[in-house]
Order: sequence, then structure tokens, then C-alpha cells
Amino acid sequence: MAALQITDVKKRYKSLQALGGVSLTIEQGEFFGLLGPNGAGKTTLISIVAGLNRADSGSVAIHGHDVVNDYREARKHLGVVPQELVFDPFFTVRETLRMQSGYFGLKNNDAWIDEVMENLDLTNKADTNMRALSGGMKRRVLVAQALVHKPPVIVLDEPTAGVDVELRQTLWQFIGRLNREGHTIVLTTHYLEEAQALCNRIAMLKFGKVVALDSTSALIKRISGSQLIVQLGQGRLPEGLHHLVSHPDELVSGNKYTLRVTDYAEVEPILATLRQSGAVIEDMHLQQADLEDVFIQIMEGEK
Ligand SMILES: Nc1ncnc2c1ncn2[C@@H]1O[C@H](COP(=O)(O)OP(=O)(O)OP(=O)(O)O)[C@@H](O)[C@H]1O
Repeated sequence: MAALQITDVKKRYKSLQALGGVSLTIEQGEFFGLLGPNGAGKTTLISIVAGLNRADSGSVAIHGHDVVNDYREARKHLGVVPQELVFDPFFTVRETLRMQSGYFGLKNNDAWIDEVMENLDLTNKADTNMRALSGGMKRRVLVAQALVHKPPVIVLDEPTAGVDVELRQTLWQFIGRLNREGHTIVLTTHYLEEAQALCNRIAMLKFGKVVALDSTSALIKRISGSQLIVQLGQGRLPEGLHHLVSHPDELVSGNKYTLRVTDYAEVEPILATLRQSGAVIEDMHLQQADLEDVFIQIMEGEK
């Protein structure tokens, strides 16, 4: 049985088609990335999965439980870390987590609550009121809240937006452990490096449609070759090389250019063209294609 079965989900906000028929099957134990530019529909899809929003048509099942007709069971199988920080400021961290446990009908959940707090470095804040926590600490509590009922499917909506390196590491260590123990993880993030390092499979969404769906390694292999990054101390990029530029806005401003090369033999002619134009190279390195390149290419192709 799939961890998450999303079938032809459509959602419209007045004249805006936020989701135009999304279908995805995410298997148990996957670490799945849901990527897309701002407004692609990721949060809308997650809120439908979480039962916080209703699809106009289509269906979503979590471990076989329909999120509308079998809401309570579906919800038990799911933990969602939302993007926005919303809390009752008058409760302590431990009280907040106990209340969340109560919501799922769990009594005597303190051993797990302690373990979650320990793993998220929250133990010394257990008796602190929510209002006295920093933004990063509040985000840790959001993660802890999503995990109190040990859900088999964990959805994280941009959990590392604006958080420090320490929390990222703590969070990914813990989430990685849960994934190895069999939990399914669905992650949305704008940090493509993070997605590349963590996710075994990725869906890319644009204008409410899935425009790419593949294993992370297969997606990266779609781009053959590398990129030559050159920074010029003097002069601009000669016109003869403009067609190689990966990011067109680099031609408008700055002196750093990302040039597509399919193999090393192409580097020397590029350097010769630069020399002839009188440009002075300040810095230069060759970089393998990564998920960000694939993302840009796919999104540009889907205008
Ligand atoms: N409640 C709403 N009413 C009207 N339009 C909405 C509503 N919620 C979302 N939208 C619109 O639906 C589209 C998809 O938004 P959504 O928040 O799902 O995108 P996203 O991929 O999560 O974006 P981001 O990366 O910025 O979080 C956007 O154009 C957004 O403006």
C-alpha cells in the first residue's frame, strides 16, 4: 500500500487554477521532495493532504485512508510541519506537546515527548513559555508537534526557511533517522542542495502541474556536462559566447558568467575567445551539473 496516493487533485481559487490535476504515488519509506517555484501549488497540495483544505475533485489517501471520508484515520498516519509559526503563547513547550498528544488520544506519551525534545535540542526549553522562544526554537517545537503521535508519514513544508545551520543539522539527523526506521518523508524546500542530498525521488510542480517526476539521480543525469564559471576582472562577455550562458540575467548585470559546456574540450576555445576580446579572467572553475541546474532548465522549459 502506498504511503501517499494522490489522484488527479484539482483546486481552483476563483479564476486561479492552483492545482490542475496532480497525481503522485509515494511509497512507504521514501524520502520524497516536492519542489517548485513560489506559487506552484505545493502548500495547497499539502493542506489538502492534511485535510485542512478541500480539493475540488480528485482524491488523497494516506496508507489507504481517504483524507475526506476517513479523515481521523488518515490524520493519525500523518504528521505535518507547516510553514507558518502558529502557537498558543501561554503554554510551555512540554504543555504544547502534551496537548497535541491529547488531540490524538495519546495518554502517557511523556517518554516519546522527551525523546523528541532531546533529538531536537529542546530539552532545556521544556518549561519555557512559547512566547519566550526565538523563531528557530519555535520551529523546532513545530517539528516536535508533528511527531508526537509517531506518524508513519511526515510532511515538512519548508522546515528550514530562515533557520540556522545548527537546527538544519539537528533536524536532518533526526528526520534521517526516522526515515531509516521506516517513516516516509515528504519535503518541500527552496534549498535545492538540501533536496539533492536528502531526497531519493523528486516531483517538480509548476502552475499546479507535475512537470517532472523521477529519482534524484535520474533528474541530475538529464543534464549532461558541466558548467564553466568565469568571473571577469575587466571587459564583458563577448557576444560569441552569449549562447552558452545558463542564466540570462548574468548578461544584464555583474561580471560573473555560468557557461554550459558538454566536455572539457570546449573550455579552451572559450578561453581563446575571451583572450581575443581583451577580457581579463579574475576567477574560473568547472562545476558539475546539480539539481539547481535541472530545476532551472525544467522550469524555463515550462513557461
Ligand atoms: N486561500 C487562497 N486564496 C486564493 N488564492 C490562493 C490561496 N492560497 C493559495 N492561493 C494561490 O494559489 C497558488 C498556489 O499557492 P501555494 O501557496 O500552494 O504555492 P506554493 O508552491 O506553496 O508557493 P511557495 O513556494 O511560495 O510557498 C498561488 O498563486 C497562490 O497565490
